[in-house]
Amino acid sequence: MEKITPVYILSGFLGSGKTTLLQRLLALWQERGLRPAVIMNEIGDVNLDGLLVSSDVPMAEMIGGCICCTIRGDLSVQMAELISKEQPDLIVIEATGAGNPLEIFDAVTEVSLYLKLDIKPMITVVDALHFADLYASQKGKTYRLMLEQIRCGSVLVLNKIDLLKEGQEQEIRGQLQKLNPYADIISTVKCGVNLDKILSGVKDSHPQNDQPLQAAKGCGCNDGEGHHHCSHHHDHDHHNEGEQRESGEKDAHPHASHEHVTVYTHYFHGPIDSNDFEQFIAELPRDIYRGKGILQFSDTASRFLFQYAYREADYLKITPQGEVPDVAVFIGEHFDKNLIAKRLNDLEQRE
Ligand SMILES: Nc1nc2c(ncn2[C@@H]2O[C@H](COP(=O)(O)OP(=O)(O)OP(=O)(O)O)[C@@H](O)[C@H]2O)c(=O)[nH]1
Repeated sequence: MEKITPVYILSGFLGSGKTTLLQRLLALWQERGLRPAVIMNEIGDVNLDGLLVSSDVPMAEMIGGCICCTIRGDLSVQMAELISKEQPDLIVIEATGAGNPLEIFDAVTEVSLYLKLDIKPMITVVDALHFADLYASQKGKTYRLMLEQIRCGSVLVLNKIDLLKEGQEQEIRGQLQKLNPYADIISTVKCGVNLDKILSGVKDSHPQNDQPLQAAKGCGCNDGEGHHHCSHHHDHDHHNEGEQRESGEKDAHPHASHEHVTVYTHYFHGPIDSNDFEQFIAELPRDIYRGKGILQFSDTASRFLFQYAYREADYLKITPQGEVPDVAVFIGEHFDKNLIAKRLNDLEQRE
């Protein structure tokens, strides 16, 4: 009988800790003798998170768009290829932080019409500090997207609690529980938790595992079975009315596009000074949520993977396999790309 492949979907806002969780889950599955495979979706033009995944894990990279809208049509091709070539025991999809979770469910359920998949309920990683700030203001597209991700999660990994003030964690847990009373909430630092706690929260979505899922109508919400408790609220100015699915199929339910999300990719011509770069990062406009890149500094010997997520920067020495350019990607809402380009060009010229 054709094998049924379990599919785990990791959702969560930009920089919340999805790749950190992915690395831990992969290590656990491998330790248990399983062969996981990964589909990594990046809204930017380069996949730097892929460098953090061990080279013995089969991986399909879907870059330059989101599987919930612009490159949705490629998902079935990538999944079919992974399954036939690699025969993994399970697949994990790391969604882009800008992805609308309902649409991601919908995209994956659509694939399950062609392939035998057991789609597990969603794991949503929540950046504790970012959530606390957005919850206080309760407005903006980012807040609404984060709410959707929270409502669609069967397990909420409340990550980065090390950045909270005393007492704040309990308050946030209460807010999350109100927003999604069905989910298990697990507080973590760097997603460091007994992973079985997370996986046991991802209860089986389908009692009859030998049946492929039927694609949900309209959105990926599967409320009929009581498993995916996403809200049906849709942010209509976030939708591009009349937009066509990549598969070419005209859809009564228009799909989300991320036109409010701006991505800027900068390729460096040479090394830059590390202090100047840190200064540049410290002065990044607030509407940039996420930055990552590979850099060669003029005052250090090795190359660094830099990560910037919600006002926190991180640098990790790295020796990438194969040819990887010096590059930085910035993701945010309507920020001035020219300004970022100019500042980075100025840094390069100083060298
Ligand atoms: N302080 C703190 N930093 C964390 C924690 N977890 C992850 N980080 C850092 O946050 C940054 C982003 O983490 P990732 O795991 O790459 O986040 P992501 O959700 O995969 O990011 P995107 O794929 O770009 O959306 C990295 O620099 C991590 O080291 C945490 O619990 N506390």
